[in-house]
Amino acid sequence: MKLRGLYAITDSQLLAGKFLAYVEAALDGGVTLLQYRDKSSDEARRLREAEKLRELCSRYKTQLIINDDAELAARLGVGVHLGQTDGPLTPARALLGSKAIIGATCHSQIELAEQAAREGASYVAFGRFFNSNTKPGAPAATLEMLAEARKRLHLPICVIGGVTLENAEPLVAHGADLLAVVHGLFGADSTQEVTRRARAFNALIKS
Ligand SMILES: Cc1ncc(COP(=O)(O)OP(=O)(O)O)c(N)n1
Ligand SMILES: Cc1ncsc1CCOP(=O)(O)O
Ligand SMILES: [Mg+2]
Repeated sequence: MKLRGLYAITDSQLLAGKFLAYVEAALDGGVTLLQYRDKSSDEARRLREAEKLRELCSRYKTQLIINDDAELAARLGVGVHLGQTDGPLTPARALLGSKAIIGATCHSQIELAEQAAREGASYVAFGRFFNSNTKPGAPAATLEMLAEARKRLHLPICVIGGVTLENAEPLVAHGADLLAVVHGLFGADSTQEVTRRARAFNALIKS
């Protein structure tokens, strides 16, 4: 499957009280990858929510990715996204198998992406490209770096950090395959607006 389109990422605070309704609204609009991102240490809740998302994703034929936690991903039989301090890629690939989607955070460093490719990543993620409410301290990346990465890498490229419908177009023009979005999607004030935004992101990247 070609990894291209909207990559929706959940946020436990932002989605409090409307978690499944907003996720389903996004899936309804079309989501290529859905990442379950919960930075709490409540393992029981993480398992419960991830299981619900797996069920929802299978209904919408969307691939579920677990942030940070290769063990939980293995338990559920889904993909994982690993940052530079979330454990090495090679054992994660061995654990999850050759078909699993495994993503790697590369900040703004093409060398990290080349290494991730050698270690079996399915896609590489660069960012943050804009100011991010969700992760304000994430290292900054530029469009020039993205264009260079596009020339040098053969894996799908994901972009993240403050991505919105208003600013996503240049990212696509400079080589992005996956638009990873938290606030720009789930910061909407209704489920209808989440679905509308998901459709609009897809129109941007798939046209
Ligand atoms: C698609 C995507 N890209 C980057 C990240 C950031 O991962 P990481 O640097 O490990 O930071 P946390 O998200 O774990 O706080 C991501 N989660 N997803
Ligand atoms: C997890 C992460 N890594 C870099 S920026 C970011 C947050 C993305 O969230 P938002 O789309 O709200 O900026
Ligand atoms: Mg992480």
